[in-house]
Amino acid sequence: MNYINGIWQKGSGESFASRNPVTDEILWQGSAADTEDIHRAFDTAAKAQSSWCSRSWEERADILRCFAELAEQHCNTLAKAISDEVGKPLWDAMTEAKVVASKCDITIEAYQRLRDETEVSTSTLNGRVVYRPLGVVGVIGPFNFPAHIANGQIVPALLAGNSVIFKPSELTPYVAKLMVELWEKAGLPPGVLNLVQGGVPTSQAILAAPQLRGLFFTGSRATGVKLREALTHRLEVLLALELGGNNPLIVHQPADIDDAVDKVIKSAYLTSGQRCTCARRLILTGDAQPILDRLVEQTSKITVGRPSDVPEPFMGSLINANAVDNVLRFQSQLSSQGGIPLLLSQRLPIGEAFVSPGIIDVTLCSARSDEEVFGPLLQVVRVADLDAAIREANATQYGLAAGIVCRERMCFDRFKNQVKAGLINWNLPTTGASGRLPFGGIGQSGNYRPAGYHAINFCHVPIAEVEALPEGAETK
Ligand SMILES: NC(=O)c1ccc[n+]([C@@H]2O[C@H](COP(=O)([O-])OP(=O)(O)OC[C@H]3O[C@@H](n4cnc5c(N)ncnc54)[C@H](O)[C@@H]3O)[C@@H](O)[C@H]2O)c1
Ligand SMILES: O=CCC[C@H](NC(=O)CCC(=O)O)C(=O)O
Repeated sequence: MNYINGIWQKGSGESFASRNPVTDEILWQGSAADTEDIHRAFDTAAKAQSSWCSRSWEERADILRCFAELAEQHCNTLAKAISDEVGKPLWDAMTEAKVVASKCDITIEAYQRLRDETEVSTSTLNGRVVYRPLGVVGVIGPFNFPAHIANGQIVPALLAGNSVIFKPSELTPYVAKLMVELWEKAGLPPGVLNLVQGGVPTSQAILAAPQLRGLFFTGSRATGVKLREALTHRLEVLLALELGGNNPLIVHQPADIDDAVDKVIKSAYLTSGQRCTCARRLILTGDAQPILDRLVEQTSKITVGRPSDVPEPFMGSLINANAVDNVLRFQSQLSSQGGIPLLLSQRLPIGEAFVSPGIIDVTLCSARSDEEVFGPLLQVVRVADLDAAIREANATQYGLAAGIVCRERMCFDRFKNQVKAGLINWNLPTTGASGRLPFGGIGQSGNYRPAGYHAINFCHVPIAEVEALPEGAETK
């Protein structure tokens, strides 16, 4: 079902279903929103937006707080749904479900802190910055964080006074439905948030809507490029792109090998490698052998299994069998180009969507591809020293996350001054970004509209409001 103008209704587009990648159970089935549905969603969103933005921001914040309370109460249900629909182990799904609620207070804080309250006065005028919402904005989400990532854009968009057309990934309609039900229960007025289910045709209808004023997209670079092209002449539409990465992690003279290996594993294999921040390239300086030996040993012990396994595994499934095919295809391609598998990533007999974590040494590869492989395959590059490691880290079109594990602060300082990335970490996994900082990439990882704490910045426009003072009046 779609949710338009506060009413759950059947879409008129093609029907599709979402299945549990582990059990194949159908979790959601329905019809996509077609062009007519999208027109209705925009009409209703445009009407609802004018009264929504005329409320005070404190009133809007109250509804966010109500939603947060409900999200907290329903955290277990939400986590179970994420686990069922994406194949994440429950502990991993729970970390996603928990931040849905906390995003609201963080956004309210960001709203208060990040707005520039500058006033200018002369003897003849008073001027100030005021903030206006964009209007109706589209939020198009990815499958890998079906609740948290879209929520990170819906929450600031609503707080700033926009109305929202939310199109989740066609692979995760079920979680999206639960999220929107919580907003409905929280008392969000009809039309302020509309859920439209579907794939590419539904996105395209959103892009074509004349009322569209903002498009907040999270997904792959390839899709981001298409969206930017589609909006080339729509200068009135603010486009925020949160895309992928080919993220490097350098290990250089670490204080402790076991600790370094632990950070590598959390960087490369958390959420089965299906995080935009996962390290795809491990760059090792000097004598790499002791670290590689330990890494292979520890990675081969990673448990991969069904979320229902006891004890719970570290890695669940990938989103579907195609995603496993992609990882295995990429691994074969690297091997044929001179890559040396140190630990072979393999499809597991427990289900089509399960794959084991892999490590491949690509130091001698004839052509290293700069693709984002969205799964648990780590490429290793051995280099002589830190300068070569930083050069290697920057050998990518992307610029999302980059990390270094090293003992000396001096080395981190060199790294942070030279590495090209939006998220730079020292002695931390590349995954697990803070919600209290900007979250976004440079280069081909986005278009310089970081989300996270700073998402509020692209949800409204600063306007200069200037008034002439009557002669003889006092300035402020
Ligand atoms: N930077 C970030 O914040 C961030 C966060 C999570 C995921 N990601 C990235 O997302 C990707 C994984 O997610 P995904 O596989 O769902 O991405 P995707 O690009 O395949 O799909 C994302 C969304 O775009 C829609 N879409 C796909 N093709 C489209 C087209 N031609 N026109 C219009 N809409 C289209 C999909 O229906 C979906 O809703 C990875 O690249 C990952 O790095 C980035
Ligand atoms: O797949 C991409 C998201 C990865 C995740 N990022 C965040 O949680 C961003 C923080 C926020 O927006 O609150 C990670 O870093 O693991």
